[in-house]
Amino acid sequence: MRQTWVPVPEDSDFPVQNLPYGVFTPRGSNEARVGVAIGEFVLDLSAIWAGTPLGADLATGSLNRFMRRGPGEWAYVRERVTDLLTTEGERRLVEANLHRIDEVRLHLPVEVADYVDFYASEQHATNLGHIFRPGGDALLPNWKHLPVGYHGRAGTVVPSETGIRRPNGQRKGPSDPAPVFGPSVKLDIEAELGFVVGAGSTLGEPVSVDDFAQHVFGVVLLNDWSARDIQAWEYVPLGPFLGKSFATSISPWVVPLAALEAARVATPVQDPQPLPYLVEKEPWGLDLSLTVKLNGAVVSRPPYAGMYWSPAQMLAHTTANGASLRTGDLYGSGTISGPEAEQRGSLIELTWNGRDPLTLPDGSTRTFLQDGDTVTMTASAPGVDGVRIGFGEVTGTITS
Ligand SMILES: O=C(O)/C=C/C(=O)CC(=O)CC(=O)O
Ligand SMILES: [Ca+2]
Ligand SMILES: [Mg+2]
Repeated sequence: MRQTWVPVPEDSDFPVQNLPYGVFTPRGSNEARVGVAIGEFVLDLSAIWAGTPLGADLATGSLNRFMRRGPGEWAYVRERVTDLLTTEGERRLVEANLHRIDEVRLHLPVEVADYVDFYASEQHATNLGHIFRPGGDALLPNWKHLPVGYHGRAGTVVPSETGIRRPNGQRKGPSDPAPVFGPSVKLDIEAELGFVVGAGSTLGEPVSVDDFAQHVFGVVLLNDWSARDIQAWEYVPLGPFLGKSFATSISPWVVPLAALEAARVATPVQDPQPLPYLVEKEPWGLDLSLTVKLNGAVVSRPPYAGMYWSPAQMLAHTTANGASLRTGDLYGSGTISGPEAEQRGSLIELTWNGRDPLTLPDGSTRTFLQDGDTVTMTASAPGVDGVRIGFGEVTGTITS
């Protein structure tokens, strides 16, 4: 079992088996740089590699330049940081460059290139089908043949703790005579994982489902804020537009794929068998469990392991037509919902479109979000050596 000399609290999200990457500015500095979380500290990697080309790529305000170096370099840096933290040889250099996480500013970790959001949970797709298209088949005919997705708005991916302004938009209920314009009255959350592309690909050359780890650098928590009233009126037939483009929050720490080896599981049995370009040799389902809190109270625990489509299949599908990847591309898994009522990853499901309000511990009830509400998501996965891999958190408060 790997042991670090850095004191790591027992319940920490960031044991030495994790080593997630983030971008931070130390107290008293104006210069953002790349670091790795260990226990309650962040190690300044730009200082460890100071004076080298790699160090220059780490002394910037996003992970992009480091990620662009590719999987060989990701493995090298992870191995070297593990050595630094688990052996005494360069302890003094390391100690001089550890900062307490609660004393630094954390930033959006990635300069987001393109943003895509999928729809990979069968339970979520079934629930939304019942709610948005009552009377018809809940799953549309394509759903089990391809991972359904849409292109979102990269420029409105925001770091955790960014205040979320309630969006204005058009809405029209089924019995309203005409649409009205105004603040959304059905502001919702979506608990998702986000996959960060580190290494791009060539235009015209699809990425094989087996090459997932050659391109995807790591995983973040993602809250795809959604205005259900705007969405329900606008989305036919081209899909979500303004109902989801006003803000998407991600966590500050990117957990590298290498930290999730022990969490890999097969996806549920896929029936019908997908077309050959979507059949993966190695499983990329993930045994990961999320927790969603509303004003501090747990309202859901969505399990990732039941997601129908794996992130490797989503990536292969994204490029199946020859579309290329860029460093910084981000794609969401889609809302994660399990089979149990308390495993649903959105309020529209938890309250069944407002029919069954939630009661919070303070006695208040919620259908959708009110101004001042704070939503926080966390997650855990099994790590090697029997440790727990955490993701930090993604949080946001509705400002009005
Ligand atoms: O089924 C619909 O009409 C709508 C689906 C969604 O809102 C889900 C979405 O954005 C993708 C996801 O997060 O699963
Ligand atoms: Ca979504
Ligand atoms: Mg969004």
